[in-house]
Amino acid sequence: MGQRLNRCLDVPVALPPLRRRLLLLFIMLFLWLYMFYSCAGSCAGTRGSPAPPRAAPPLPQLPAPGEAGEESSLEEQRAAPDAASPISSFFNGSGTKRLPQAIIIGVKKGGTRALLEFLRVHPDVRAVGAEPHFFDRNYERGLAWYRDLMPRTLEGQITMEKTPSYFVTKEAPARISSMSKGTKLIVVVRDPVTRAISDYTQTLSKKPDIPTFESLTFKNRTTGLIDTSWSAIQIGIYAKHLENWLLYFPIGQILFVSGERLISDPAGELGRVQDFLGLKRIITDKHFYFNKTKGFPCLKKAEGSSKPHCLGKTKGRTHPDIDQEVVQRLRDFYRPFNMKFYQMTGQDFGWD
Ligand SMILES: Nc1ncnc2c1ncn2[C@@H]1O[C@H](COP(=O)(O)OS(=O)(=O)O)[C@@H](OP(=O)(O)O)[C@H]1O
Repeated sequence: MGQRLNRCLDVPVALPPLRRRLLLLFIMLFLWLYMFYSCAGSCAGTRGSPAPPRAAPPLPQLPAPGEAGEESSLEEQRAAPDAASPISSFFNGSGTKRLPQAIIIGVKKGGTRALLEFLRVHPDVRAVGAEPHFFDRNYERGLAWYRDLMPRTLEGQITMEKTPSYFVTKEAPARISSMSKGTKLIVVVRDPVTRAISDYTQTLSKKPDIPTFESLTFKNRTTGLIDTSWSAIQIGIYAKHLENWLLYFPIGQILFVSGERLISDPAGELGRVQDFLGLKRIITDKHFYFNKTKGFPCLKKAEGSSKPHCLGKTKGRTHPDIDQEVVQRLRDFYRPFNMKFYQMTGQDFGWD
């Protein structure tokens, strides 16, 4: 074995036997250390705190189209690797999988992916790339399954996930509270009319044969009665959904991020989020640039990459033209709910 190594590594045979043996010892030690660290990322669950048993396959199901927030595109997953990537596993191999201390609970089409991707730039934030949908669709799989999805974190790092459908899931507040009363909650909200059109645009991209936005908006177009059972409309009644969360969480434990300001001033909104999470303000305007082609702010460098990164094609779609009368009718419909929401949150989002 020693001779074979000698040949492979081209060790000069003229080396005195003792030095040759020392060199071989050093090489073997190096190989052993390399194997140890490579294994740490995937085997660390067997060390330190006991790993939860795997009762079910670890990957969450993809959300049904038009039903809930969509998964991040593969493009986004590649640009911002989670702890499962070999590089981050290497550095985080000694970390522990923890349940999230902070969750982006909504709203669908509010800008939740942008917020999570921007937050992941922070060295003290580790997040799951895909949407786990634990508190709505996968709750029966148990907390051990949920924790197993999480990236490994070191002391002081925050574990996060985002699943926008939680905000409108009746059972979610009680379930999150029973996991931990102290969970910090973040809601990215956006003008409910634009949000509804964005939601419809997403469904349309998957099912081009659906009826028009205008016809789905009304129960009866002649009477002008809005169909509040249509999820695209329902999700935007923020005040109603928030009431459900306030039964379990104090308002101070929920941060409301403006989806509009996340586009016009990402660093400003990220500053508020970092303060809320108790993080040092590391993400600043230096991290962003406005990409004219995309029409959105993008990252100068994504997490784990040195290249500029914009969100994928499914973020920032062109919306279809909607009849302005219908838009106005929807504005009138949402106004009282928006006012109530401003009152509850103490923030005027300027949608009216
Ligand atoms: N920086 C940046 N880049 C691209 N897109 C951005 C960005 N910031 C916010 N947004 C807005 O995010 C909207 C999608 O929201 P979500 O990520 O919450 O959607 S989802 O619920 O996860 O499907 C998406 O909605 P649409 O424009 O309707 O596609 C964007 O307007």
